Amino acid sequence: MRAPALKNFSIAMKMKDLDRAIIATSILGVVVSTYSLHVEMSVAAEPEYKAYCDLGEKVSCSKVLTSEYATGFGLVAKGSLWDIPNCIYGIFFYCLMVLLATYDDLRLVRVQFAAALTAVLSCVYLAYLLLFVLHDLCIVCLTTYIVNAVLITLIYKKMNYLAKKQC
Ligand SMILES: C/C(=C\C[C@@]12O[C@]1(C)C(=O)c1ccccc1C2=O)CCC[C@H](C)CCC[C@H](C)CCCC(C)C
Repeated sequence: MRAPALKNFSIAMKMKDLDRAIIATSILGVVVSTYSLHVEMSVAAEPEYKAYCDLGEKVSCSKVLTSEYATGFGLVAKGSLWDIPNCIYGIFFYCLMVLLATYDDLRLVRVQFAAALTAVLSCVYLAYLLLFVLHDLCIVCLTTYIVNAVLITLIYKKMNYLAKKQC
């Protein structure tokens, strides 16, 4: 058993690294969501627009981003207040993750974990739509699934470290 002071120090070190990793991953999420929103708006403005993530007939992000599922997750009533692009939900979500990563409070980290879990679950649903309904490979979408998987792992680790520190 290490001296308590040393143990607290190494926990603080690991937490700092975890916070940095959570922020870096979330910023990647903001970047990918913003690029997706850019593609979505560009295709709406000119249907001829060809995005970098349009690699083929079955590997097309613009087809996915202009589908009926691209706003309000395809669940919100069309034309309602919440019928905004999924990408905008993504940008808000990842900004919230950056904000919450700046706190070292166990209760807040639990809130953050719950939010990240909601995002992972919505990604499972979106991945199902992508592969089994739209039959498409959308690279920016797949990237956000990976970002969310990494994010929840990091937040889970941070939650465990904080719980350890408390006792
Ligand atoms: C680019 C992005 C997601 C990709 C995509 O959604 C896109 C663009 C889309 O049009 C689409 C169409 C058809 C099938 C799949 C897809 C997608 O794959 C960003 C969301 C990221 C994240 C999954 C959002 C999570 C929002 C939660 C609602 C957060 C809740 C948290 C609150 C409790 C605070």
